[in-house]
Amino acid sequence: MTAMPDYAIEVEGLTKVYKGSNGEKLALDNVSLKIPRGSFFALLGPNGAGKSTFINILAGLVTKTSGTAKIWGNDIEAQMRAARCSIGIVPQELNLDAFFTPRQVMELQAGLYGVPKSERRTDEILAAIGLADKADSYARSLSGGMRRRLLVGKAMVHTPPVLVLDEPTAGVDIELRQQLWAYVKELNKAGVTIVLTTHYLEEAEELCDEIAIINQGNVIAHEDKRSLLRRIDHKTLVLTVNNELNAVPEALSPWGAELKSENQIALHYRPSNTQMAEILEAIHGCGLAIKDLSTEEGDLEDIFLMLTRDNNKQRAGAGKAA
Ligand SMILES: Nc1ncnc2c1ncn2[C@@H]1O[C@H](COP(=O)(O)OP(=O)(O)OP(=O)(O)O)[C@@H](O)[C@H]1O
Repeated sequence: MTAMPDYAIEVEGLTKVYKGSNGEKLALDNVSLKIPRGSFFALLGPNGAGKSTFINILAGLVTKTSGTAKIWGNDIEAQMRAARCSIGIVPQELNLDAFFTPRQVMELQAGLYGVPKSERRTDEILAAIGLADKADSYARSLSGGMRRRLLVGKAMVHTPPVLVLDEPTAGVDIELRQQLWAYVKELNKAGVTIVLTTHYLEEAEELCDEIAIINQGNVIAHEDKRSLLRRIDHKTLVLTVNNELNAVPEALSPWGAELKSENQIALHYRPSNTQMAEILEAIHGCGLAIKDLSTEEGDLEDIFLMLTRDNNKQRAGAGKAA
């Protein structure tokens, strides 16, 4: 029996330059990333950051310019077959043939991967993704959410140890999202490494245990979710006052005060360097009578915005200095 690798995906110095008629575009800039076996991993980044390029290189759809990538210990070039068999990819686009039924889609894919008939799990997978009763309906009659789940099933026909989902819930309604996640969570519990890209940061916050943030082709953070969230140093204080306001008092501007309604103000502060007494004193000094107050914690979205904003500033600064 071969030993299991420590890392489901191991990428070293991965670089991709697209060459086109408009010149060159550096989409991945010397990216090194190790995704531990068994993890539920989120790869986050703003539009155009390089996430799809990264995934498409792993899928064999885009050719890397330089660097190395291994899937389940198999180099994507030197051990291409083994690498491909180790990964299932759920693409962004709902690219299903309208005249195939879910059963046919699964059987065809199993055939492509050379899964012997006796080892196929078509019915089991269709049941797990909630499509047992649609097994023989044309794909064109399936809803967007059902098609998305069928793509997840299709990616699992060869029982890969690594499953990559590229924006899997875009346009999927909440209930179906929950169903999809329930299945993906089960897979993860059973040992499948899950790599997820998503624009819904709360989804990454809820599901994933490790997070990497990519910006303009660079990995700018890679941490355990908890330690990443610990970096958040941002809170919002929402005040309801008895006064009627038509503008924010000047004395509250140090906390980026915003008027939410005629008797509600939001203040933003960094808990690490702010004394609540100082804020309350300023409020009192403006003659405001507090009726109610609440605080809101920062979340992954705040940290994501902070890190990508800082990184963009640094890059702009470095560009000017050069
Ligand atoms: N085939 C291509 N030719 C030229 N440039 C490309 C090509 N594909 C992607 N790019 C560029 O490479 C950069 C990274 O694109 P990529 O699609 O990997 O980003 P992404 O993070 O997946 O974005 P999104 O979240 O919008 O899908 C972008 O600037 C994009 O315009």
